[in-house]
Amino acid sequence: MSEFSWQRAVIKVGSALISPDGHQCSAKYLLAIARFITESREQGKQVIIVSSGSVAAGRSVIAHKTHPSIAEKQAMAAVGQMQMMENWSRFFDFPCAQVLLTYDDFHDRSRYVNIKNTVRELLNNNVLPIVNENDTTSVDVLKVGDNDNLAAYAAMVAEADTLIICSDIDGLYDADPRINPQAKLIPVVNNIDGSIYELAGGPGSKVGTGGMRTKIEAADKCAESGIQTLIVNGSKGEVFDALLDSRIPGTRFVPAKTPDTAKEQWLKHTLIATGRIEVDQGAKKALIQTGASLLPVGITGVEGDFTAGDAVEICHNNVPFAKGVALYSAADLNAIKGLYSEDFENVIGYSSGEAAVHRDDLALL
Ligand SMILES: Nc1ncnc2c1ncn2[C@@H]1O[C@H](COP(=O)(O)OP(=O)(O)O)[C@@H](O)[C@H]1O
Ligand SMILES: N[C@@H](CCC(=O)OP(=O)(O)O)C(=O)O
Repeated sequence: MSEFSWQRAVIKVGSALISPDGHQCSAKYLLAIARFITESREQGKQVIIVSSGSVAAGRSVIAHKTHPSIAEKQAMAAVGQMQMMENWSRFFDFPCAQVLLTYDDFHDRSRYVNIKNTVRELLNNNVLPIVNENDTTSVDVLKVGDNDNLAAYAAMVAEADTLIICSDIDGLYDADPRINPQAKLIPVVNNIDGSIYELAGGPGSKVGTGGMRTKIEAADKCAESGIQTLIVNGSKGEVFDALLDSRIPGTRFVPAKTPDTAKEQWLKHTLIATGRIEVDQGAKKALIQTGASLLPVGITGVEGDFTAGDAVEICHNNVPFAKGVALYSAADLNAIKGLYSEDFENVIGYSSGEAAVHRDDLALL
């Protein structure tokens, strides 16, 4: 078992632990997790919970056919969220705070900063934040969609050093152990590449959402941001004894040595690009080697229908190498590509400055 240390952790608890029978909230596995959280806090550590289970917890209250509709699931989440919060709070004699977030909250820079400030204030006041996706308002494209990735965003926004994903399996195996009983546990992952993603299968229970793939995605985001991720089996009490003893009874994903800044994390992981800008070799070199802003003179093509303020991928030979916030719309960039700033007024009737994407709003991939 490898050793680890941490100071501020996001602990993600999956639906399989909140609602093991799949249709109501259970306390069965929460006692050991709650004890771990309480003892960690007594050691001066800070914890944020990301808890799934609202849909499963509310399932028995909302009438539905075998496959509930989106509205039925949202109604289940609205009911189940109350039960899930109640279930957690009875284990703690300090206050808990409900934090319901959507993808849009992470995507919008000012909302992102507001989440950061709120979480900091809650932690400063010894309150335990309990985060879930706001399932009632978020559907499909507006959703993070799974709580593993939500937990990674939460870890970034909270500036945590550790993400602990508690699932119903001991960690990452070299194959889905429910399908292949010979599968072996992988204790440490130093580098998350395609071969690691290939190991991942889907969810193991009726209530799980993303399976191992979304856990690897979460670990990948966190690693780039300098955050270590552990996947452990939250249904085994002894796992938490080991964690309290600084041992890892599961899989540890080692974080990058030169992590991204907070702004780079936000640009890379939470913004969805709505367009693509193709640039020439000189512009690519300037962005990568000298840390320059992207100027329209180096742009050779524009794809998509974005407006100023939208995120775009910056590509050379169609391969994305950076992401940033465009200062001009797609139509205007198309008109001024290949030109210097003195020509912008003549061509589009205004100028928002010489850069198409400013260095401060650009991250290399
Ligand atoms: N390579 C793998 N290693 C471990 N578990 C895997 C793997 N591939 C798929 N799984 C499945 O992922 C499941 C955990 O994901 P999921 O059901 O979404 O749980 P949670 O509700 O905790 O998010 C496990 O029960 C297991 O069946
Ligand atoms: N927001 C949903 C979370 C769904 C989800 O990601 O579940 P899981 O794969 O168990 O973490 C809920 O509370 O039911």
